[in-house]
Amino acid sequence: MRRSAAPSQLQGNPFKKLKFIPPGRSNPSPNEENTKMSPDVKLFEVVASKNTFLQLQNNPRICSSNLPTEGSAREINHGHNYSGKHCPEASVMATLDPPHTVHSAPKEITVPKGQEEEEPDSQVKYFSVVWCKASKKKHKKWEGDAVLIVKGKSLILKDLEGKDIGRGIAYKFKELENLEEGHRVMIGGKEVEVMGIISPDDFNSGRCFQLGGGSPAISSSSEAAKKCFSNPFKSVCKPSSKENRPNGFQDCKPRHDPHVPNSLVMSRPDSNQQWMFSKNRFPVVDVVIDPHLVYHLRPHQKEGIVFLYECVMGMRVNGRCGAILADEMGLGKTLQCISLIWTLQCQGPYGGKPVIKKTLIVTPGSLVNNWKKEFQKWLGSERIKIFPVDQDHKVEEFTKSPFYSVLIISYEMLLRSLDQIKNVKFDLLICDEGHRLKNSAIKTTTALISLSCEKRVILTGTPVQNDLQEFFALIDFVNPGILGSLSSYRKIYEEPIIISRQPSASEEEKELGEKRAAELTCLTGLFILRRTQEVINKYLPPKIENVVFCRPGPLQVELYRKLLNSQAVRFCLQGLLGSSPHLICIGALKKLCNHPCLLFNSIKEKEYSSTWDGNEERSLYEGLVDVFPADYNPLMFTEEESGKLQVLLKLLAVIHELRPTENSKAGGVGLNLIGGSHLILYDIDWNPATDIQAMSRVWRDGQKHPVHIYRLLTTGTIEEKIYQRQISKQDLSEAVVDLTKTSEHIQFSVEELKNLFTLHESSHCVTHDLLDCECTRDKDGTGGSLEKFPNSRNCQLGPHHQKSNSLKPLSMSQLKQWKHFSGDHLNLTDPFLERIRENVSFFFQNITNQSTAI
Ligand SMILES: Nc1ncnc2c1ncn2[C@@H]1O[C@H](COP(=O)(O)OP(=O)(O)OP(=O)(O)O)[C@@H](O)[C@H]1O
Ligand SMILES: [Mg+2]
Repeated sequence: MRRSAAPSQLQGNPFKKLKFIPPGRSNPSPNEENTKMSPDVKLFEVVASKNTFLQLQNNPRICSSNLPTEGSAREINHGHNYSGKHCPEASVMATLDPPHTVHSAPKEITVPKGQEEEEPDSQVKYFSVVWCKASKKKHKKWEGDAVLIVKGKSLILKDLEGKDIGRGIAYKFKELENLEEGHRVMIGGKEVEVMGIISPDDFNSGRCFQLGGGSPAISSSSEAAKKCFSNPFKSVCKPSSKENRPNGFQDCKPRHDPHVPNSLVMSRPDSNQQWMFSKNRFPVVDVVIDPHLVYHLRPHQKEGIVFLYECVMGMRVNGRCGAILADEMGLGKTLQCISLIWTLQCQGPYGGKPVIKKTLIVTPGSLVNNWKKEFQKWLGSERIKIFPVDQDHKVEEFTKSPFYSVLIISYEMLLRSLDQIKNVKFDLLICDEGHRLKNSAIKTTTALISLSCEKRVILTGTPVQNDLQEFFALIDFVNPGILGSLSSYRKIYEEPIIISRQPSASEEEKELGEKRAAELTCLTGLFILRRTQEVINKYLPPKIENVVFCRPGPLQVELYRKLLNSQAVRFCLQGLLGSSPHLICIGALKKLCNHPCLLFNSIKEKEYSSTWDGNEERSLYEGLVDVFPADYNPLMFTEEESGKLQVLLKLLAVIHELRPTENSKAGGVGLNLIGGSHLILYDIDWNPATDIQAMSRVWRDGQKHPVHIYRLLTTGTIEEKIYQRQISKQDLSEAVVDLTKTSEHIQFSVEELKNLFTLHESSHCVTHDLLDCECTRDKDGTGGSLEKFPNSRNCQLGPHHQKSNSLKPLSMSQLKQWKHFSGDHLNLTDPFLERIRENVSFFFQNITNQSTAI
């Protein structure tokens, strides 16, 4: 009896394809017949005739071809005249190679304890092995596959999930040095038999594990699938020539002519895919995107449609039909999906038969209507019958009617109507803003999985690789099991990658982590596509970004000073308080910057609250109420009390006056607010991604007007510090842009807190002071301040028409390139800035796409 491998473990695994033959077996098996054959060529033929070889040969591990150490791996793996690390015939041959696996009695290595032996500076070796509990039985009952690591005189045994299951030291170095196939060794109460050598490359990349734990069976012949995703559009098949078409083709013509110029024709399935997916052997028909849509598509969208098509048709990863389209915000993921749905619903490569009947689109509630509008915008209301679920349109109506083919529903409503939805067979599932599925345990994810729809597409504008566990959940959702179990994923990828990124990581750990990360990217890159804003910039109108430093009002300054002098802040700087008092202090300062009335409300709330338990908050607010006028009414607040509010009101007035038809609104994830062209960012967030989210609501495809963006900051206050933190972190690294990161996730040193809790009353702009800009230096270069120069000086360090390359947060060095000037500058050409200058101490301005014709 031996453990039989789970089917997932067998897939695409050259090691697992080795026929497992228990050593020392007495009864001859059919395999043994094979093993007796000689020469090797015959073995080869036997296997090939069973089609195994062909199948395997066509299943090279796509990414391995990109790895630099391929050559060396070949040598290590196949010392027996075979070449090709993943060369399947080599694997098969090795399996059937009689001397080692069947006929030769395995050599037993005795393990001497404590024997002193000179250990040379040996390299590490890796073996694929089988193991069982140590016993004297002649016929072993092998319990599992494992990986054996031999380092000098010590051994480590890892199961295929990457877990240590045995360790041993002080072996005879000589014996270990000569370890080879068929040898046995004892380790921690386990008996182990060597099945083959694993190359360092296969170990470092983690392939030796995940091959056993559910590696993707890579599509057999799709060229696109043989490399990491680069440009799927390049792989678009040329329409087949008329001569090549099979007989009877006349009966199933392509829906649109593939031969007309600019036609967008999908890849044809290869013979393997036809064999797998077309049971009835229909002739292959070109799938051609509706020219009506192609006319509007941007080049990146054409590529995206080809990518999605190949993924959901199982052409990129054999037998897997999932995809993640992670294009940056505003790149038209909706249109790409609509094109896919419309195509698959009317066409298919096998005899032209449509691939799908019903599609389920799950989206945040606020976007249900957006999807409806986009369908109408691109396909009109006649071509496709969509059913958006809202108050007046219940799911029941959809389930009872054969009329509709697309159900658009919010995540919340999906959970409520799951039982009804389960009664419908959906052929395609699209999850918009799908990063919310990053937790596999949440109800939404389990509900969607329960629908058992194979073709799954996640749409998201946020990068998906930031958190390795969330990444796993998303990958496992679209292509279940492709990375093995969560526990094996953690051992094989997450742990080594995280360890390698720690400052204390050794060179070895770094290398291992990098290799594992590269392998992971490679495996998943086949079905993840992300393009950045750059691809769309040229179609967008000018964007005028302004950072506006607003002078605080006198009441704000007085309250600010008082807050900084509070016991809470002082204790905070001495690190004397528990919990997170700095967060309370930061919150209070932020409120004050927005408007003193907000702080007043908080003070009063605490005062009247029966649970006056927050000591820190009490000490922070002590005496503050006395600074407000005795009759202060927070409902009757005035704009004079807040520098930013004054600027906001003036801005709204001038926008209304000069551009009465451009209405500014609030925005959220996935929304298109191209009706608005002025965006005012009033409240600063620690996370630059929040600003970018808002910005990309208005500056996106379809926008007809120049877009004006105003980031309002109160001069010299914590708002400037938060802004600086946003941009200075960018210089250090491409900091994680993740909407879930808030100030609670940020660690502050005492030095940083000191800086945060300082008010710079005399500066026009602390951010500018930090830039070490020429205009703050005197002629001798000995340093000076802006005040030494006439206020009208227009300082410009670099070209101000910077091309912003992507939706990445601004960096300090980029800001330095922006045009900047003090509020007292005389010749402000911008009519909007002109109107607010009185309350502004400093401006930064940058114009993108100034020359775009709109
Ligand atoms: N080819 C195109 N021509 C003109 N407008 C387009 C084109 N493609 C998309 N758009 C428009 O661009 C806007 C943004 O598209 P969409 O909402 O699909 O972006 P998205 O990629 O889903 O972004 P987000 O991540 O923010 O949801 C929409 O108003 C859409 O109609
Ligand atoms: Mg969207």
